[in-house]
Amino acid sequence: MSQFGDGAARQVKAEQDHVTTVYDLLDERVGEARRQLAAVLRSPVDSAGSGREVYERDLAAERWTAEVRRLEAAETGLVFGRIDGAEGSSLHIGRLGLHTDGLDLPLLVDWRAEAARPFYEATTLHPMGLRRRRHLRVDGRTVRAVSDELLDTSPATADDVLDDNPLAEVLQARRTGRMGAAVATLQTEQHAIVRSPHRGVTVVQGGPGTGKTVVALHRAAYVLYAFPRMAERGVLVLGPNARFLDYVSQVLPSLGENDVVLATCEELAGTEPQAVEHGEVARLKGSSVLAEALARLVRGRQAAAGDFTVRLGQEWVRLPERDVVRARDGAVASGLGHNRARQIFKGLLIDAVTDLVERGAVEALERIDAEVAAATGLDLDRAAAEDLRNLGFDDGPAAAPADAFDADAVRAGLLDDAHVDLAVEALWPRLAPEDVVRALLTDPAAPAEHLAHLTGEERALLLRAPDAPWSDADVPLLDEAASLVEGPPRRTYGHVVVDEAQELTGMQWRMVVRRCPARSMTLVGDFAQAGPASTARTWSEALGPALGPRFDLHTLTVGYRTTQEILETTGDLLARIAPGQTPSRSIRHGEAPRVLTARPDSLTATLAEELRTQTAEHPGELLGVICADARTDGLRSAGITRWAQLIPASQARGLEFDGVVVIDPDEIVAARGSGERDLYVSLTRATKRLCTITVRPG
Ligand SMILES: Nc1ncnc2c1ncn2[C@@H]1O[C@H](COP(=O)(O)OP(=O)(O)OP(=O)(O)O)[C@@H](O)[C@H]1O
Repeated sequence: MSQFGDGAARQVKAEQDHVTTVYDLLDERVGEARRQLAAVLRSPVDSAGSGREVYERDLAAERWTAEVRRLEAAETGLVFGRIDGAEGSSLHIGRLGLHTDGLDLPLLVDWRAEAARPFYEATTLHPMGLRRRRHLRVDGRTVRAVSDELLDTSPATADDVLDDNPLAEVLQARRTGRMGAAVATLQTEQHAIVRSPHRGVTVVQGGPGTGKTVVALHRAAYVLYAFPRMAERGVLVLGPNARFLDYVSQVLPSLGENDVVLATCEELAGTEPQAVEHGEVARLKGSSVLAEALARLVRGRQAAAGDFTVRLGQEWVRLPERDVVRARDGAVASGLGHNRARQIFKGLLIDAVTDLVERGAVEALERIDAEVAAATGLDLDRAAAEDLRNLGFDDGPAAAPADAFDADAVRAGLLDDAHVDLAVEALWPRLAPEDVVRALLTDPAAPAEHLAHLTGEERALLLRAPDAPWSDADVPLLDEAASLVEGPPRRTYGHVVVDEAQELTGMQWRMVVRRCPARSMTLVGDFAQAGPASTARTWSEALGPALGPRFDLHTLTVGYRTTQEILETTGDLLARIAPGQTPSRSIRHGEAPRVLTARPDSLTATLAEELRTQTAEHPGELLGVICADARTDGLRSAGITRWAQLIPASQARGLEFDGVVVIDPDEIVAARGSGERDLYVSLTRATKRLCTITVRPG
């Protein structure tokens, strides 16, 4: 409660008046956008109208639809803050900017605008000209409360409501299973990254719950607002799996950004894997040395040897290897994907054949002329010209016979000739990405040739049966092969955000870079949470091969999810899996984590009892049970999902719950190469309560 009780009520009332005015303006803008949309949709496009007219109308309709969606998305939490300058000015901060012609100052300032910066960055040490920062708690369109922070040294007045910290309130709220926007409470260290002017690669690291995902998503929204050229080319958010993407899917739309593409690496490649690769195989397939092997393999299919022989009419024409090599080098120099470069190769070969034939024709005619002249003393060319003159053609079609050779016709004929294509195929076969990957991984000779620096054992691990289904670790190989064969991906982005970036393998980084030619990226992650396929332990190691050595590194240090009590119990584990990493400190406190023990045959009953108790004591809270992947089916059939979400440890990254029960830590540790890190992830998902059930025989 404020020390000025009535003052608080007065302030709430005053804010309500402003908020109502802002919503009225929003309604007006939505109404106007809807009217524009309806008018565009109604506008007659002449049936004889040009395609361009239709195109422009569709474009306008798309624009107005997006505007309606943007404005409507701002409905919830439209106004959340206000800043008051020491000189008496005041600005309200919200999800978007709203201006009226009649007023000099905006009614509402977009949180991303420069004018909103002090709302996030001003401190008592650096008040940035502010006297006061105010947070508004608004339910629907009703202002419930306000709370102020005084930033300069002026004394509090009856108009200042010095109340609870708004962040504490947000954090205490129950989890919903979906991440929400944190735009009203972005903290200074987070905000600085979100608003960074850096357009290259920004890396954000930090322990579990330090707000890396929050930063990544708000950064995407900021880029769309502040860097229009990047925004035009699109923003991509990459996440580790569909469950995670679903968890964060509401954040950007709630910030009015609907055009961001959310995807996993598999979705990006357009290949759905049918199997999951484990251990050493996953690690080997993730290494970017496989990219070189694939490139060498494709290169080996590009006229590696031999001459070129084609049948032309009744004759065989043979191009010597020297000409083939020249055509190959020309095609390779085009820098196109293998299949398109094949067209260049074919064209150059055909040019060479045409030249050869033309030279042959000229030589043959000259030889005949010479022979006839020698035998008869007659100059055939001159005789032909005389004949023509006698017929009344002065200088008409008296072309020399060599000029009669129609090179274009010969070239066109060769291009269409199936035999020619077959001969080209033998030297430079068309390839499908799948064939390239299969060629590398199914023929024992291929790894030996292209991955000579691997040990025999490693090469043996890579071998697969020709009809084996594609695995998750094969997807980046297929994508790499597609880029070699078909050229770079058609869809690229102006900015890419990668969450759980520690998970990406060298091959996956290459996929990402291919889709972001400008190399403008925000990457967030934590190596202490790395899964089994990532081998790097530093950002330079992880990013160096695909992105080079330059990136902007930030570290978040304050935990907003996990309580300090939980973080302390994971301290030893963290020291083992990430020696040297400074544990983050949490602003949350709660009950000490509990450990229960169960026998294998009593585990389900113990877990059910725990969940029943938690549900009764904390109704409406979101509970998660995290277990080794292999145990998920058993617990699901035991009906655990009645009380809690059941999460395989391999998919727990990034998620959060009010209460978490971790089943059999030893089993989680033993399940995968990254077992201890999986356990660390599992233990750091709760905002309030953590219970661990260890399983002991007998
Ligand atoms: N500034 C903030 N305001 C409100 N909530 C916040 C803020 N920063 C973080 N949070 C909340 O803290 C929790 C953890 O944030 P987030 O998931 O972004 O952390 P993370 O660093 O990505 O965690 P992990 O490493 O486990 O994936 C979320 O509930 C998030 O909404």
